[in-house]
Amino acid sequence: MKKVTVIGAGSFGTALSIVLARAGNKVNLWARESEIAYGINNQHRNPSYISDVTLPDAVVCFNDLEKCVPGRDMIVFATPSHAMREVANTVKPHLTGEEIVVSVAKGIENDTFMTMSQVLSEVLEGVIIDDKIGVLSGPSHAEEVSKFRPTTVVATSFSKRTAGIIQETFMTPMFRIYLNYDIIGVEIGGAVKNIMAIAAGIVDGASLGDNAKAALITRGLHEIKRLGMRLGASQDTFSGLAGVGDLIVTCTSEHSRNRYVGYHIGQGLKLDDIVSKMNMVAEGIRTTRSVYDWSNKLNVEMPITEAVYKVLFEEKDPKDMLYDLMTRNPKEEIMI
Ligand SMILES: NC(=O)C1=CN([C@@H]2O[C@H](COP(=O)(O)OP(=O)(O)OC[C@H]3O[C@@H](n4cnc5c(N)ncnc54)[C@H](O)[C@@H]3O)[C@@H](O)[C@H]2O)C=CC1
Ligand SMILES: O=C(CO)COP(=O)(O)O
Repeated sequence: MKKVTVIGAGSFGTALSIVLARAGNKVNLWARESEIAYGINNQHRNPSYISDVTLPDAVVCFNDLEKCVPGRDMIVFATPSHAMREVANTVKPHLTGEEIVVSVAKGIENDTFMTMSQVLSEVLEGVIIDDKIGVLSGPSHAEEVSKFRPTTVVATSFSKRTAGIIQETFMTPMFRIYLNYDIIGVEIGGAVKNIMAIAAGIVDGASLGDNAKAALITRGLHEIKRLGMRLGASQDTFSGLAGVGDLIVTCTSEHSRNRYVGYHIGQGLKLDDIVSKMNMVAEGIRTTRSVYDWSNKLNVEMPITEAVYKVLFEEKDPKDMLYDLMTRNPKEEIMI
């Protein structure tokens, strides 16, 4: 049994708290919103996210970092990626250096092009060594995880020991964890699939058909792999849970926030109108900006990312998106 604090009581932080409690740990959950802490502690429900799920007594929610971070074995960051740097900075003074720190966020920071473990490493430097930082990622929608639907993910870290501790801390019969030591590959897979899910949503929303969707997922995987391998990732990671596994679930699931955004764009709605009606984060929007800029800087060809960027930020007509992709120069299929 470990003492674990989950930072961020959105959908996924809440779902993982339930898993961690089911795995026998003592769980603190930090919520930015005091009404979430009140709802979880008094009604065993999160009033704002996955509110149909009952939380176990073993999850205690706090609104104050000072009360829930000191003296823990593991700190799990489940905030959106754009908030990771700010939140990690506020958590840092409460850490001793003994804790294992885990990111479950899927995004690439704008401008710095850092993955979330890299942001944690930079912010927590001087307190937490890199070998104590890990990542949990894979096909795992909170709506299903919280209801004990069978889910498999990967735990990764530069340290095999740390990855192993994450595996044993989270593992339950309905939440199976494999080890993978390719941290950059796992994080690129988890972040960039969100861009492909927006594209898949556009295909569905604009009724472009199943052939187009299959092509999008397949060529999307190729694109993720191309960026990942340029950054030193292992090709095999993209055939795994953090690669094709997460790509499939996010491009096809009714639960996907990123696919939802794409779907409504495909139906002709404006990005700002879609986002203003959502209370959950669609990470792929910001990550499209990061990856578009990053791929241009690295000279890595990412045509689907470029097409999504133009639809999201340059008001390109989504119906033209597929036409543009279809009429690119003829190519060989396998070119990394
Ligand atoms: N929802 C899911 O099924 C899954 C989500 N993830 C990842 O987990 C991360 C969190 O996602 P969700 O839980 O879905 O988000 P969410 O949209 O359900 O909730 C986000 C939470 O973060 C808080 N938050 C937002 N901005 C903040 C800030 N500046 N400072 C502090 N807290 C802030 C919100 O108050 C809220 O409690 C994302 O990176 C997402 O990609 C990963 C796997 C599955
Ligand atoms: O990462 C996820 C599932 O593994 C969540 O995807 P969405 O943010 O699109 O819902």
